[in-house]
Amino acid sequence: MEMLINGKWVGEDLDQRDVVNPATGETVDVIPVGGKKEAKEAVDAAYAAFEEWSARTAIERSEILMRWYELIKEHQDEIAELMTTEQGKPLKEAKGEVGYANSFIQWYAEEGKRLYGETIPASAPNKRLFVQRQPVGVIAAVTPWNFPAAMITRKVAPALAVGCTAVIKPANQTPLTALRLAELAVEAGVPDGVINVVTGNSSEIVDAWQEDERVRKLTFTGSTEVGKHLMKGAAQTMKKISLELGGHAPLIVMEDADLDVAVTQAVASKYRNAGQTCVCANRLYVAESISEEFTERFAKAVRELKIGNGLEDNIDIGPLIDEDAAEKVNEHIKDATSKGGSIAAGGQRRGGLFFEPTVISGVTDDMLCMQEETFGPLAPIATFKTEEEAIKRANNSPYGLAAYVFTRDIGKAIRLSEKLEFGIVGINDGVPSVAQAPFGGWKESGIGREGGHYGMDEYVEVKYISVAF
Ligand SMILES: NC(=O)C1=CN([C@@H]2O[C@H](COP(=O)(O)OP(=O)(O)OC[C@H]3O[C@@H](n4cnc5c(N)ncnc54)[C@H](OP(=O)(O)O)[C@@H]3O)[C@@H](O)[C@H]2O)C=CC1
Ligand SMILES: O=C(O)CCCC(=O)O
Repeated sequence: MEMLINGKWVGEDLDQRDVVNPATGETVDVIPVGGKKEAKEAVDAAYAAFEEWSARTAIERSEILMRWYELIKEHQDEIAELMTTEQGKPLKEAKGEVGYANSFIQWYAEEGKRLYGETIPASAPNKRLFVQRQPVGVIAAVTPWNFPAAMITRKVAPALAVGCTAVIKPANQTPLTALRLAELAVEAGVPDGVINVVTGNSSEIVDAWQEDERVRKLTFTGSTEVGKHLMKGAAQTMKKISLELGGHAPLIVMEDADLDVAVTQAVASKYRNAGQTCVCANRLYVAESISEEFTERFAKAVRELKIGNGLEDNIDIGPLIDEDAAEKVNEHIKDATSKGGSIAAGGQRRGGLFFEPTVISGVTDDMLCMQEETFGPLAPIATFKTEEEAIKRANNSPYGLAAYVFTRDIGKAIRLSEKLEFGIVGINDGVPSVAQAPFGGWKESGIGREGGHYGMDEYVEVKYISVAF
């Protein structure tokens, strides 16, 4: 597929790069390897389109976004299949992601109409003070491979709704879903230059955007390492930034938890997208008195998960994205078992990039899997004795994206949710993400929020106007 710059599909004449199906190793398609030149052309187009797009009424922009939403809904199955083919996640999850991605477009098509300002009482009788919220201008979105649709729409829908224009660099491993969404945006009537998608050499493309003062906002989802690098780069032209980075989510099961709920939700949280989600439960802390029963029931549920090519029926666990990802899971398992952890389910790599969903019990905090994100289908289970201990160990991490607590005691639920140093806390809920709520991390998990009215603030500048008469 070609890339989209200023409403035109371009790049056929450039070097091409394979997009590979991680389930089969087969090439699905090729994409152009764009660089500095294409990055600049995309900004030229987005900058030129900004004046007209931002001058439209919010209702006009909303109508176009709603047409985009309808088209994605119509093509949901086809987009999901494309996503599974390039990313590997089971088709049912891919369909779920297309619906989730589309919910951001629908929600921001509405919310864009409510970009309210403010009047402030003045200090003099002949003055009036107003506050307006205006679009920042051109925004650059850099997105990862794990959610090829939702990470685009969660950024681009609020940006477009308030009048910004966008240049997007999707992950090279999963660009086809992004390009298909852009194609439907054009069909929906998004004007030339308002959405541009550039594929190719990531650092060259993004460096060009970083140096370009016309790009006023950088929004990124991906690793903390790249996020830190981009934060430094954005300082060159003092761009606004949002960073959605790594997580290392603790999932705490208290003694009084409803174990049916805890097991089902822990499986949903941990094994979604084969564990390749930044809000996936990454370390389980279970009250000592119930740990045996929980581990037995959890491991039984995990053994029932079906591994395979996501396009086949009833698959729960698809392949990992690449060799490095599979190797990291292997390394974490080896490290945990060498330090005394016991495998309660799975533990083996199958052929290709498939890895058995794995549970390890008897885990201690010195193991690698308790210190860094596995980003794969491994659930390490540690035990704790007191509530204070669970909170302390959960907070003992540079990451602060999501945390989960299972308890039937409302007092404990409130205490824990207030003491956990995380941007998202799921109480008896392993899958809390929705379009209308703020998603984002504390500490090294990032800066800024996506989703809800918070997500819209990331794309506006506040202007204070003082009128004397
Ligand atoms: N928070 C999250 O949701 C995610 C977290 N991760 C974490 O990161 C680990 C590594 O995954 P990975 O895919 O390598 O994540 P990266 O952070 O490397 O990639 C995310 C995006 O950033 C781009 N990118 C990479 N390097 C640069 C650079 N120097 N300048 C500009 N853009 C860049 C990538 O482009 P391209 O791929 O085209 O090179 C991709 O579009 C995972 O194992 C996981 O721990 C990964 C993905 C999502
Ligand atoms: O950053 C991620 O890993 C994708 C977001 C998943 C979600 O929205 O729940």
